[in-house]
Order: sequence, then structure tokens, then C-alpha cells
Amino acid sequence: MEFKQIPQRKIPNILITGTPGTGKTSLAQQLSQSTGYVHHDISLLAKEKNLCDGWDDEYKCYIIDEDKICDELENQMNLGGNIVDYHGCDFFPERWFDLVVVLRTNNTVLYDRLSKRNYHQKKLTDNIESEIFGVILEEAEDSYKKEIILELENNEINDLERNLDLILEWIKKWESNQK
Ligand SMILES: Nc1ncnc2c1ncn2[C@@H]1O[C@H](COP(=O)(O)OP(=O)(O)OP(=O)(O)O)[C@@H](O)[C@H]1O
Repeated sequence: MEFKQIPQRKIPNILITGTPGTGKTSLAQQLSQSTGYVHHDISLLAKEKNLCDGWDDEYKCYIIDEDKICDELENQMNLGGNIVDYHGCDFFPERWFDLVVVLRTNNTVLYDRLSKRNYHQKKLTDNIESEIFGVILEEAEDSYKKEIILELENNEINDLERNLDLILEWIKKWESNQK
């Protein structure tokens, strides 16, 4: 059998994950503007391309079809220069990512952000508890090497700017290491 070797990417792929409301999309959008990398908001992609596997009546949201999402993104991920934004991280191929950012938010701040979305009480409480117990961080630690995981606080606007600068700095180093 003949294997086609995939050339090493020259620009990195970054996963931004964290509990809903921790600011993944805000950071991903700014990072995409600063770098020209492609922002993939997985929930949006699933809806737009019909990569869903039903409706979750308890949480009132679509259930994404993880296999279809991975198939949809595979070719683009091989090229590098992608920012993937999703509140889960254990179903993506590990080889896709060079950096995994886990955003964390103080529970009082997160409560305020999620209350504005009119989530029902159970969805609100479950998300706050998930953040308190660091469920997504644990999921990231179970799925990726710890050297590529970056846990970042995102409570106020200064945090967003600092996190953006940190990631831009990381990209510069990563790219110069590839030369
Ligand atoms: N550093 C910050 N300071 C203040 N507000 C912020 C900050 N980051 C994000 N926000 C605000 O918090 C809310 C949630 O942000 P955002 O939609 O980016 O979160 P998310 O993690 O992508 O959520 P979801 O997983 O549900 O898509 C938005 O109203 C956004 O403007």
C-alpha cells in the first residue's frame, strides 16, 4: 500500500476551547483579523453546513456530528493557518493542533455573561459548575500533550488584549522555529 506523506505545515493550527461564554469567539475573531488565519466556529459551521446529529432538547441546541465536522475540516487543517473555536476538544484529531488554548473565566463574571443569553436555569448552572470544576481543561489535558496547552484567564477586556498578544508572540516563535 502506498502512503501519501503530508508535508509539515508552515503555519500553525490553533484550537481555542473553554466553557460557553469564556470568550472563545471574541478571541478567535481578533486573532483571525490579526493573522489572516481562518476562524472556524464549529457550532456555526455545523448549522450552516448541516453537520448536525439531532437536537438536544435539554440544552436547547443542535448536537453536532463530530465525524462529519472532522471530515469537513481535514483538508484545510493540513494546510495550517486555522483557528478552531469550540466548547469541546476531545473528538478532533490530536495531530491537527500546534497550540490548544483553554480560556477560563471567574464564575461571577461567567454567570453575568451567560445570564444575558437567557439560558434556562439548568443550562446556566451546569455551565457554571463545569467551569468551576475545570471540565474543559481536564478534557484538553486528556486529549493533547501538556506542552501545547495554554490555560488563559479571560475576565475583563485587558485579558483579551493580553491573551491576543501572547498568542501572536507564540505564533512568531513557532514560525521562526520552522525555518
Ligand atoms: N475579555 C473580555 N472582557 C469582557 N467581555 C468579554 C471578554 N471576552 C468575551 N467577552 C464577552 O463575553 C460574552 C461571551 O463571549 P463569546 O461569545 O466570545 O464566548 P464563547 O466562549 O465563544 O461562547 P460560546 O461557546 O457560547 O460560543 C460576549 O458578550 C463577549 O463580548
